[in-house]
Amino acid sequence: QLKCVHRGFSEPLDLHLGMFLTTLLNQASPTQLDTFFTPAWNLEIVGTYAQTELGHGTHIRKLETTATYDPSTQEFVLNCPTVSSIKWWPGGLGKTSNHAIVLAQLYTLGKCHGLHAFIVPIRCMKTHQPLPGVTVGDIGPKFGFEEVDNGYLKLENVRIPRENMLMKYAQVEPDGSYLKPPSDKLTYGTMVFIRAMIVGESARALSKSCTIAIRYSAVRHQSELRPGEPEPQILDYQAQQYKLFPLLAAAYAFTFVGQYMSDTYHRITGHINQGDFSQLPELHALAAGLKAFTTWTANAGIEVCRMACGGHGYLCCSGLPDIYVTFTPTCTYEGENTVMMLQTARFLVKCYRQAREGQQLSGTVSYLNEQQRLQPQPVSSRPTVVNINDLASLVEAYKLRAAKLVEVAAKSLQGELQRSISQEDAWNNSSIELVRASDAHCHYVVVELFAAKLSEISDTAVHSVLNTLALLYALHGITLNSGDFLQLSQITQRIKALLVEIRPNAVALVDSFDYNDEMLNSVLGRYDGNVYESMFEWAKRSPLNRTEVRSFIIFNIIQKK
Ligand SMILES: CCCCCCC/C=C/C(=O)SCCNC(=O)CCNC(=O)[C@H](O)C(C)(C)COP(=O)(O)OP(=O)(O)OC[C@H]1O[C@@H](n2cnc3c(N)ncnc32)[C@H](O)[C@@H]1OP(=O)(O)O
Ligand SMILES: Cc1cc2nc3c(=O)[nH]c(=O)nc-3n(C[C@H](O)[C@H](O)[C@H](O)COP(=O)(O)OP(=O)(O)OC[C@H]3O[C@@H](n4cnc5c(N)ncnc54)[C@H](O)[C@@H]3O)c2cc1C
Repeated sequence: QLKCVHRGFSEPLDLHLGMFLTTLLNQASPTQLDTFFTPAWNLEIVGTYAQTELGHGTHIRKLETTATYDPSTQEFVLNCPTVSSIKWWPGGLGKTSNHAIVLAQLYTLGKCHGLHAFIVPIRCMKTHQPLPGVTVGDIGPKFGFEEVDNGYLKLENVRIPRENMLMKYAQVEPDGSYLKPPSDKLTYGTMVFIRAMIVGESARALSKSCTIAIRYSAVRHQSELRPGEPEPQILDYQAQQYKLFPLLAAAYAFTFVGQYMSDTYHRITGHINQGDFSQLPELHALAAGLKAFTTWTANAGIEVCRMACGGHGYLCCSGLPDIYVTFTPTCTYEGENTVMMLQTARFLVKCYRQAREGQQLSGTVSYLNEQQRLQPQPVSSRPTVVNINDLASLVEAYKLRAAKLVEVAAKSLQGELQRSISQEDAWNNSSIELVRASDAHCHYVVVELFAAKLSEISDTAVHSVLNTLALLYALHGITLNSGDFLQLSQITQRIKALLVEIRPNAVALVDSFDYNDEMLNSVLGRYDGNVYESMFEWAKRSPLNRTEVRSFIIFNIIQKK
């Protein structure tokens, strides 16, 4: 309905507007939606939109911003109490938006009810200046993503009406009484949606990079394959094929996974909207794991494609540097990848224990039942034998590997707990196995979905070509993880012991490189560790904050009346 046209930005900020609207649809009550989307609510507001997910970083459950309900005025009072509670990163916040959907700890009648979402006006609709109590600006130059004005936001006693709390699931009554949501995980809903979307982004970024690199490799002639013959296309070199073709196979695989993830998201959220939350844990685990798995692979793959183009890959006009700097933050935002893999592991360990107790599992983890039934001896002791020409056999091998690594992770946890240390320390001491188990689970899901897609293809020629890609993807994955198809536990235990040994000396080891702050030029790597304050001062010096950036935001309100 609205088009934001920003002078000076290379791409419309619809992506963030989309997230804003998705969060509204996810978290606002039906009556609130009616309010928000009527002229009375001044549709232009949405035109300047806001950024969603104003968490700050990973540990959103403990974010410090508070929203305290004042029953005498029926308002919430929002505060960022410390320098580390300043909201950092939300896209569109630095210069553009007039409103933000802010996640804050809800306090009412003296009790904290955890994270809830609030719509907060941050800039005046007429002057576009920050409103009283609001300190907002751009966080400064970044590695890429320059078309987005990621910003910082500090709120000091900012008052908003009670109706600005998004109340689809939880409510605060005018007298301050709190009505709790059917599930406290629903606040996290939008993140699942974007993570599911990012899986498709991985496919797009990787397929674009493969297109550039493979086409160029057919044009580029270089060196001499046989003495006296003309220079061959570099695509004829086996080494070049080994770089690019597995990535081409992965691009196809992720395209199918992206479609599956989108369909699964919409199917399960349909159930959730009917009040059935039973599949939310699997949806979260799948979106978190596949987002991490596909972005890590695609991120590395884009760089392989760039380097496969030689010097010209380093030119901006190759398109590859821009694809890389725009794509690489997907490994961090919407849930840092390692943290996401640990979330998936949390779900897998829970399912493993249920399978051990004889519970019937469904969905992508049903193999854990299968492996329990197959043979009584530990999964991890079974050899993995594959028929290298049969995709079904390779799917079985990936399934067995995933079952093995989930069992290894669960047993590592169990072993730690038997040393009577806390659940949290046991979890931390098993993180390597937990991440590896999630990676193996996601890898199995990708191979399985590739095979499932093939079974839908009736055209023999298309089936034959895609089958070749599927075999290459699966076999290449085995070579990259051959250790997982062999016993590696002793090596892992030794690595973990080494990590513990290095930990107390890690900072001293980097200090001994003896770089001074000027040479490092990094607020994160400062010798004095004074990160947050210096990052805030650095951001305030950003060019976007220095002068009145005369970016005229021209709104085409398609519906003026
Ligand atoms: C292509 C589009 C690009 C657009 C541009 C992108 C711009 C970027 C935007 C952003 O980056 S927005 C900010 C994103 N921030 C995050 O993703 C924060 C990441 N952190 C978290 O999600 C959480 O802190 C955590 C890591 C999940 C941990 O949360 P918490 O401490 O509450 O969890 P646990 O104690 O581990 O588990 C609690 C319980 O809740 C379940 N759960 C957690 N998250 C979800 C979820 N999203 N959906 C459903 N359920 C969730 C979790 O499984 C646990 O369940 P049980 O095991 O206890 O049953
Ligand atoms: C380009 C870009 C755009 C962004 N846009 C937005 C936005 O629009 N809105 C928004 O709210 N945010 C946004 N963000 C912020 C983003 O959501 C966070 O950076 C991301 O969630 C990671 O959190 P963090 O920065 O706190 O990293 P940290 O969690 O501090 O990660 C640092 C390291 O600590 C490790 N670590 C952290 N916790 C654990 C754990 N429990 N176990 C093991 N290791 C752990 C991580 O694996 C990582 O290696 C954006 C970030 C970027 C880069």
